[in-house]
Amino acid sequence: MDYLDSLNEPQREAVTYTEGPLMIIAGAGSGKTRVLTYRIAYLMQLGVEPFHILALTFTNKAAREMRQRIEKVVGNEARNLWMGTFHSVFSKILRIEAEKLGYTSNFTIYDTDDSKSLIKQILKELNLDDKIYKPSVVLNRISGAKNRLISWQAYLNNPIFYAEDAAEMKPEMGRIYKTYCERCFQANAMDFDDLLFNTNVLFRDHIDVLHKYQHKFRYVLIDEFQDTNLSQYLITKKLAAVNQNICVVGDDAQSIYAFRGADIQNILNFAKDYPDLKTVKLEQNYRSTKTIVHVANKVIENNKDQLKKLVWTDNEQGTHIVVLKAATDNDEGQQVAYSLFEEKMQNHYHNKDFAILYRTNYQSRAFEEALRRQGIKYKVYGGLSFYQRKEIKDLLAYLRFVINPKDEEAFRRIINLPKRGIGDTTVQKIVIAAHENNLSLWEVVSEASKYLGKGRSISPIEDFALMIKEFQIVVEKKDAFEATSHIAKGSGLLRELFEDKTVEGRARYENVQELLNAVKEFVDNPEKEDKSLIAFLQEVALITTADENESKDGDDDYVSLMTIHSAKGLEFKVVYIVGLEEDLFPSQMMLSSRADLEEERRLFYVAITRAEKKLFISYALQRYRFGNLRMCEPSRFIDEIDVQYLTTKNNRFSTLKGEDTLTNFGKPLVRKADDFSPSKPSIKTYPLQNQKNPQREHTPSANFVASNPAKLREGMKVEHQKFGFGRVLKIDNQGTDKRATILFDNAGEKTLLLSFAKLMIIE
Ligand SMILES: Nc1ncnc2c1ncn2[C@@H]1O[C@H](COP(=O)(O)OP(=O)(O)OP(=O)(O)O)[C@@H](O)[C@H]1O
Ligand SMILES: [Mg+2]
Repeated sequence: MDYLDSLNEPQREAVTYTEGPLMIIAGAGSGKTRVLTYRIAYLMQLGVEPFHILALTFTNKAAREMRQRIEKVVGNEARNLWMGTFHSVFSKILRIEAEKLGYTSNFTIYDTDDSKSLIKQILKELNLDDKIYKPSVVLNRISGAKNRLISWQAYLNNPIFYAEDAAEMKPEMGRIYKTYCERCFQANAMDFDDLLFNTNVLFRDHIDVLHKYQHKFRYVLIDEFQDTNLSQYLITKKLAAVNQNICVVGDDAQSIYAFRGADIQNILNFAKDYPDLKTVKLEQNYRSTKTIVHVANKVIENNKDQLKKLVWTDNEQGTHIVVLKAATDNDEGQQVAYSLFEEKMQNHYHNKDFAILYRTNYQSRAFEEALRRQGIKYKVYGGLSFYQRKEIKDLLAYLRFVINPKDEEAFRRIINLPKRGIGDTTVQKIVIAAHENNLSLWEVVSEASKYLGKGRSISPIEDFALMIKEFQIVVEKKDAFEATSHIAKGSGLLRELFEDKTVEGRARYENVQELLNAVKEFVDNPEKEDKSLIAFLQEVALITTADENESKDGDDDYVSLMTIHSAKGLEFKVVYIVGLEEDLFPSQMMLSSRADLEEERRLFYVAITRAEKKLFISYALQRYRFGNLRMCEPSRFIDEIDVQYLTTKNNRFSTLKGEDTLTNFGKPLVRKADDFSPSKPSIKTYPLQNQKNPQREHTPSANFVASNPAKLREGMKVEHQKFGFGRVLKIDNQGTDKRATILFDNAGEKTLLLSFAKLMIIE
């Protein structure tokens, strides 16, 4: 057990204290995840069978990494651990126990799109206005209720729950919730929240099943405990009730999912629920430099709601935090890419040592473009993911429907795809017939002539039904790969994409081929015992954004671009936190209360603490948001960084007034009070309560050419919203007809009419 020597005293204590409840709430980078990993290895070496251990992580990726590390210590046996996200572990259990809840084991897992589409359908049927009942808002309410274990029956029976919706002029929310649940059930489908909700129901109503799993999971371990919601908490509480061998690790300062129902109270309740609780403190940070640890500590001190804890490190002092000040969002992209390249060269870092972290997904564009220009490989996590692309969802819908012919959302997607002459009116007829006869859509379709009469529209439906039945036979007999290829071809989907010779069409065709590759890989993987299509679909349904973009080509040296939320638990040598502007980070949506602002600050804390060696922070003075150029103000969070550890840096792209030049790179720079002028915000100017969103849609600034074409001269460097950076070659004509010929770095030569051009003068 050499690995015990690689742990400090409290870490070792936590690893070897195996019996009884244990809680470790400690700061970032203090080795919580490491403790959890070694604890599992230790248990196995003590002789605990892997299938008696349940380990819950926040992403599948984290589970995979943990399993690999444990494998290094205990060998292949680690494969038999029950390890994964709450959703993946409990969906497996639900498949085994589905019949107890009235589902069958081939139930579909609805993703957010499916749920929204079903809600839209229900709104239409109930004749409700989707402007008042916005589908995404309705889904949030339903999700919130489920995560607090409020069933639709409870919701309808208790004014405490519906009063708020009623006050917001949404009195029908309960009816929508009820119908939504009924329709999911009829479709033999569960949404993400159902996976947890139904597990709770299963353990509540079937004591024998609960007993079975209580005895199965003798040891329960949870990473990132601060982000569990009530539903998750109760599941683990029930499972651990007999053996009481539950170990949770987390950091209240990193709780960033309150908006999804995560509840910091779980940490406080834990001590109450387990009077014999042992707590271990970890205070030494092994990840980051002294500078980074200090800065992170100072930032989080601004939060009132936090458990006091000490974090220190023995690591080197490290370099200052560098602030990059950019003129525009594109300039920010360039500065970051340029700085990243410089760091890489100076320190012999690899691409994979870098991460660019942002508040929201759409911010990735400017960095992608700039990195591409620099020839630096990168991967974007999240955003519109592979599995959310239309052509992929279409094929997956076929697979889902063949496996679970009650799946209404899949049915609606594929019934007339590729076009087979089954129009909306016919689909509506099918829906009505199904409702009237209390049948699923598939039951109507598979006996079309019986329920729909013998009109002309019948024959394509009968063909469709025959095709699906044939697919079902193939799925029974073949593995996931053969079945998927057969369905891709047999449905006509592949042919339709193949025949589309446009660039987009070809890309779509290649995407479908890529999906087939993924299925092949799944089938060829010796670790997968079950090679059926059901098993494959189950995996796909539970892929989280942080799991995607795993390198398939074996080359994993790329810069990671991701939201801070998906960076949780990860670490990188150099981190860029970008877009540090008021209304962006902290996000405008999160400024209405102190609690929300504190959640944003925790997010900032998570971002800072991902960095090992060096941290950069950037912001832009102007940014296109929602199609408008807006002035930005530096984030209040920049002010919370201890100035003695701060350096500002500007490079050749910015020539705004009073700028520092490259020469003071690396030297500490004491910021003057108006350093971030023109209108540096102070916290006082932002009343947190009832703040009206300050409207920042400025008219174009002085530098913005469309408002002042007279300023533009030949030789000037400019930036265009679409074409990027360029230099003015020539100016012709006068007045409103004045035009400039510009040579853009990437878009080539263009002549633009200045009174319309979205141009900015850079220098
Ligand atoms: N005793 C130790 N000796 C050397 N390195 C350690 C030790 N403990 C932890 N580390 C290293 O420190 C880094 C942070 O550890 P880990 O990821 O487990 O921290 P964490 O508390 O889970 O952080 P986070 O809160 O961000 O999830 C890892 O690279 C880990 O290998
Ligand atoms: Mg961790």
